[in-house]
Amino acid sequence: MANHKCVDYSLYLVTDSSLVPSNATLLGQIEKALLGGVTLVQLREKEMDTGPFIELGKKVKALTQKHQVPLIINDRLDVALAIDADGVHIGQDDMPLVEARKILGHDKIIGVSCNNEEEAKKAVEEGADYLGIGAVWFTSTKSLKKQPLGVSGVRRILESIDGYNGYSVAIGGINLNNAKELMVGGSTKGSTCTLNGLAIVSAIIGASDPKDVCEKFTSILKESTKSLHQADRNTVDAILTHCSKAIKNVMTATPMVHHITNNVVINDNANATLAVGASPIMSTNRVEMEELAKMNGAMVLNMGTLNDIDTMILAAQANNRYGNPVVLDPVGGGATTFRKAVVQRFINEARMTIIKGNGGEILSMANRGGRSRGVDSLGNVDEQTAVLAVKELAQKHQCIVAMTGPIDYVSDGVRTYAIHNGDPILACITGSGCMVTSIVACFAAANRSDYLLATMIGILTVNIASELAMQRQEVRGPGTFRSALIDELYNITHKSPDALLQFANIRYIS
Ligand SMILES: Cc1ncc(COP(=O)(O)OP(=O)(O)O)c(N)n1
Ligand SMILES: Cc1nc(C(=O)O)sc1CCOP(=O)(O)O
Repeated sequence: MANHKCVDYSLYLVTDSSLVPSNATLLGQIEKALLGGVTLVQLREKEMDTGPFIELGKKVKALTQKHQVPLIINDRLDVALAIDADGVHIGQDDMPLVEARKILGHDKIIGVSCNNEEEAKKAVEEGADYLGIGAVWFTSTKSLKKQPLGVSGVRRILESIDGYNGYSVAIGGINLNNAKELMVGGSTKGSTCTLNGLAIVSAIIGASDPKDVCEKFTSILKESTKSLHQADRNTVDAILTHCSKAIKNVMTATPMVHHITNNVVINDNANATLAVGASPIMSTNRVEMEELAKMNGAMVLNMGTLNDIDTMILAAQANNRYGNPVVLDPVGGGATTFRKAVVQRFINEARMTIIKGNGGEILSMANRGGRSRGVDSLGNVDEQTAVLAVKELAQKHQCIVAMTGPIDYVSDGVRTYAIHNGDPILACITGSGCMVTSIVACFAAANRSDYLLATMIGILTVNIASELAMQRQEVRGPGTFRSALIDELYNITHKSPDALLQFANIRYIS
């Protein structure tokens, strides 16, 4: 019998025999996963009759016992009792936790699925040993009744049960590309309640080499724990401390950043991307979207020139599948009814990691007004409105939202910052906002464990480059400034990353 206090929830395999590759067996996949470092197994068979389920359960139990790993049964208390499993996992539509506890007693583990704060609080009050929080992302393993939570949604649920002394795992759409982002971003340092592990179905059970995949997950989990201990992400100092490292990460990874951007800014965007050490590709041909997504570090979806909307969506979806951050720039998003509808399609049909727009665009998306003429924002936005807009939008779409303007506001729905850098001349060259989007994408590509941090550092880099460019003697107006800006992007990233630390003027709002 498992000692509940000692269960390691870090790499939690949830099975589904329908996903086992045709040349493998469920038991073989489980054994390989155990050899690769799985710390907990849940037998989840949605279609199996009771008799065969019990027979299978006995065989799986023999394996998990051999590897000294607890075995949980999904949904079926009768099967758990029959094979004396270590516990059950119950969903919101299954037997209530209180009833399950009466039957199983306190020596068995009971885990409960939670999709929102209310469900989590109730499960905690009723004595759940652990929570399965999900779905974090879209998954093809199960049809979801609600929109995925995203990393910030997981964090909000964890914050709502601060003080809980049980365990929490996240589930849904987790793979090797997004595991670190979730482990680091899903936990709040300072809160007593952090994510204890990842519950994974298809990425392990459907793998051709589950041992290798699990070893990789195990090393990601170790790295994530290290980063969590190193970073207190809620402080301005912490952001500044990460600037040099974030720049170095871009230079080392030289990530490919695929842009579908507008005709006006395409050349400047490509040059800016190169200047910070990333590699631009500006393809719009749908034939190669999938292949590019395999190689990409990030994707920019800039809707300034709307030629082939279906290809833009297809490209974003492909990048979603490969776990690449997708950065949406809703250029002119509020200007026409057509553009408003396109933004909605992007949001509904693909997952945006970061949304970066000007005041008019972000307010329009947040349904808080937002005036634009063409692609330009009109009128000043007061701080209270700006903060509410970025925060609400980030919560609604479980992503990072940045509103650029005289002061930039950035939020992940929980933490919101203001950035006071940037020379006003930025507004006098066309596409400076699009350039910010490109640079944010470069940082996001190479700094996947904290997209809020990546967004902040991307914006700071362009803003401080603009201030340094304006100090150059040869700069006499927007034309000379434009070239100097690219030079300073290069200088900051290649020669003096400490410039960010030296000149950053940022404020933590809440
Ligand atoms: C660890 C973990 N979390 C959530 C679930 C989902 O359980 P449930 O809501 O019962 O849905 P099904 O698994 O029955 O489809 C889980 N199984 N494990
Ligand atoms: C079984 C399950 N429960 C979910 C929830 O949201 O509660 S999501 C999910 C499927 C997870 O599969 P994969 O790792 O293949 O995405």
